[in-house]
Amino acid sequence: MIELKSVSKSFGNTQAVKQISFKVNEKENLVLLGTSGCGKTTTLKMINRLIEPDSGEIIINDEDITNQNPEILRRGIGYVMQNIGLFPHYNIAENISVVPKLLKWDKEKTDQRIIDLIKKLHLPASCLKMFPHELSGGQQQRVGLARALVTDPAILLMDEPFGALDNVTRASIQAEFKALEELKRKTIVMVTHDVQEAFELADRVCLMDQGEIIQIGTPKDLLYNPINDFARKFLDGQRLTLEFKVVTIDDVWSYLSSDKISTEEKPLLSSSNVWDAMEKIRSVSKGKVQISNQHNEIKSVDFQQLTQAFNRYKYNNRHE
Ligand SMILES: Nc1ncnc2c1ncn2[C@@H]1O[C@H](COP(=O)(O)OP(=O)(O)OP(=O)(O)O)[C@@H](O)[C@H]1O
Repeated sequence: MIELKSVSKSFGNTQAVKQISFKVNEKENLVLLGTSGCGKTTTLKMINRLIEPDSGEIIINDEDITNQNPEILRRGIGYVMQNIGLFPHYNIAENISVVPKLLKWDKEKTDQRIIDLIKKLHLPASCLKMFPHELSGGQQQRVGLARALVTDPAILLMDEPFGALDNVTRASIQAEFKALEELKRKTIVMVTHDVQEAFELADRVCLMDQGEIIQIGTPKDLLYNPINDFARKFLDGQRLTLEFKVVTIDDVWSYLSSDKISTEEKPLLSSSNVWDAMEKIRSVSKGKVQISNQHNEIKSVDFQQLTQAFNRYKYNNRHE
């Protein structure tokens, strides 16, 4: 759906982006990950022509975007800016309805859509008449997302969408973001420098350094098949937590010994990750939880069984 072919961009003597190429599939969430200044934002802004490349091609739905009017192109692409970027003198309803107004939506349609959307994003209706400074950072972030989603664009570009938030608010908004049905049918390109966030939200991660792509792959690819030392070292500090988050119950299933089970309890699903299972075990007094695999078989496991199975899975999947 989105394709970049050998795209480059320089600002004076700084080569911000060097001949990068990648494809983003329909309904995929591709996360651009890398240290500050590696060219993530420049890459993102070239996709909606806020920045024009020096060379290369960007194709969206089989059409080179340089042949499209930038204003019209941008109306079909939701954009969540770094640092939220709400208009301070517009109230929240006015902030969200900027693009519907440009598209000449009637007021009733806009109002209805805004009411639906803020409900989905857990914002109170009372905030619509308020101004951005009267909202918390987390609420402002949700308004930024509502503004990007209001016209239901097929593509969403997000630049550090949770960057302005404290860790607790960030984790809860990330979880909501993952669960939001509205986002599951969108093609998303998201920028972050936060490895945990990238691994939590990405279908595939595009790891960048100094304007170049180092590796593109699933979180599992990056963890277990890093292409070089840079890719390996980039994840090293947080490797264990990341592994807990990418390895699913299904992955470790065959390494788990079976235990006596009671089926009254609702089991954790096969697609849940080992991290979720550990958190659940920690939260229950008996120290055991029931889990199921993709064939709906059920096992009851404790912390030790789970970590042993995880270690055996890891051992068998190391390519070092
Ligand atoms: N408008 C500009 N004028 C001059 N240099 C720029 C401009 N925009 C970006 N750069 C430079 O291009 C390089 C890449 O910047 P970019 O903002 O794309 O990086 P980034 O990976 O998004 O970083 P961050 O996470 O800090 O936002 C940096 O060296 C930056 O200083």
